[in-house]
Amino acid sequence: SQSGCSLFPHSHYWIASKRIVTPQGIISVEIKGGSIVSIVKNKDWSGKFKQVVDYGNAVVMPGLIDVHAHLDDPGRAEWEGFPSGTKAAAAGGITTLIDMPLNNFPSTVSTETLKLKIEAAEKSIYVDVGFWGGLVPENAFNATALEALLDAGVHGLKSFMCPSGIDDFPMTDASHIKSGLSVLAKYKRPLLVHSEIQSVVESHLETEDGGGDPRSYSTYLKTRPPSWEEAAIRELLTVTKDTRSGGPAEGAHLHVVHLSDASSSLDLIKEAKRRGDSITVETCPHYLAFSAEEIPDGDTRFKCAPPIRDAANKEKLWNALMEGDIDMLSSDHSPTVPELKLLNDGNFLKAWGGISSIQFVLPVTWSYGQKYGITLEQLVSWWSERPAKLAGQHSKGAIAIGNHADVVVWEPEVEFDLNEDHPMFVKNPSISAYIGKRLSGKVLATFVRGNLVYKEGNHAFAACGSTILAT
Ligand SMILES: NC(=O)N[C@H]1NC(=O)NC1=O
Ligand SMILES: [Zn+2]
Ligand SMILES: [Zn+2]
Repeated sequence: SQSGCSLFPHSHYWIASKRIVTPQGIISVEIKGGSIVSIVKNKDWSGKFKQVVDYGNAVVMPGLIDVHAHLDDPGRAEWEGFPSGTKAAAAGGITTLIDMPLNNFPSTVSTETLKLKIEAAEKSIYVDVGFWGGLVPENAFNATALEALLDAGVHGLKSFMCPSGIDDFPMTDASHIKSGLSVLAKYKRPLLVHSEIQSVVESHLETEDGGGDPRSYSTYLKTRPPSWEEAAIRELLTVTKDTRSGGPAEGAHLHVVHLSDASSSLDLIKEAKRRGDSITVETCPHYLAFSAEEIPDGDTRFKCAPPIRDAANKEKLWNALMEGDIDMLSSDHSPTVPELKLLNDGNFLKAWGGISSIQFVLPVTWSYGQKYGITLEQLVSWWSERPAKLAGQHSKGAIAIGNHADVVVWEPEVEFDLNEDHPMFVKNPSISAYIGKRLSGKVLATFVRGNLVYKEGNHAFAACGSTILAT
């Protein structure tokens, strides 16, 4: 291993455990030069290998791939930044993340701004980091500009159907999206869409403040009803029909980010899948862990968009995930500084919308999924395999020969209280919605391309994650 990149001083070694999550009966994984070079079945294991890290009964899984994180670098590094954000990711078992094109400044919408992103990331990331580019009105009808951005290595594009909250990232409509998809088709890369369309639903909402106490969560909830998600998805489906086989945008793919509404919006997506549209959908741990009923007045740590809805909706989200109607999970880690979360004021209408979560998505998914009987294989599917596919990462997302040695080692049964004393690596720990929760699932070690980048509270000295560019 290069100097300081790894807490384990070997480049050729074996990881052993009784619970390595691959198809069957594996007891040891051989790692050499950053890749998995062999997997050894039970019967062949005789303890004869030299450098063995034996994790006993701990679970060894492919590292998590977070396809939706805002690390806010460059330009708003005080909100998060690559060093702290990727340290937190590593501590949570995430080995790859794809960074969103907004909340950093300038937004990543051109080759020039992508270059700034890459420069900010280089030598300051502890896990592998790729980038989504922004689809905005300014570039949506400019195929040359979009192609240049895709040629420069973004894994796909992201757009908003409602105001993003970021001035230099304006919203797109269906015509922009249709145009973007036609370019993406050639590259076989996805478009990720924040799917909410603002509409006035009831007269008392016309004031936009919902007409209620701004410290009450229900006031905020009413300002972003499920019909916003439904309207956006309805509109998107007029365009995704082009992605069907033989259609004008065959090869393009549309991915609905952070679905909250598990009713009509989800039904529309299911229908589109049945018709053969190339469409997937993610939801996030905060929609699976929390419900509107339990959000205290003034606790703006829970403000996000689309909003966390009621307990019945949460149940439906879990069912959809278990049924396979929701394809994958992502963090939508979208932090800011405590001052903009208005933690003292507690004004839900004015606070920054975004949940800080990146270090805890694995134990959160596992803990809240116990009730539904989730399995380790499902975790791998939702957090590694399918995200890898979405982001075009064919050498990641599974423990398999030839793949990058991106691995998380963790103890599902170990519980911990996530209080202020718990080591947290994000820049602004106080805004995290999970503080105060008791969680199950402790990450022991995280390997990125064979480097042991995190081990029980400590990170490798040097930030040796790679920027990953699409080719
Ligand atoms: N700009 C930004 O990160 N917005 C995110 N925050 C949130 O709660 N939902 C989002 O889309
Ligand atoms: Zn969003
Ligand atoms: Zn987001």
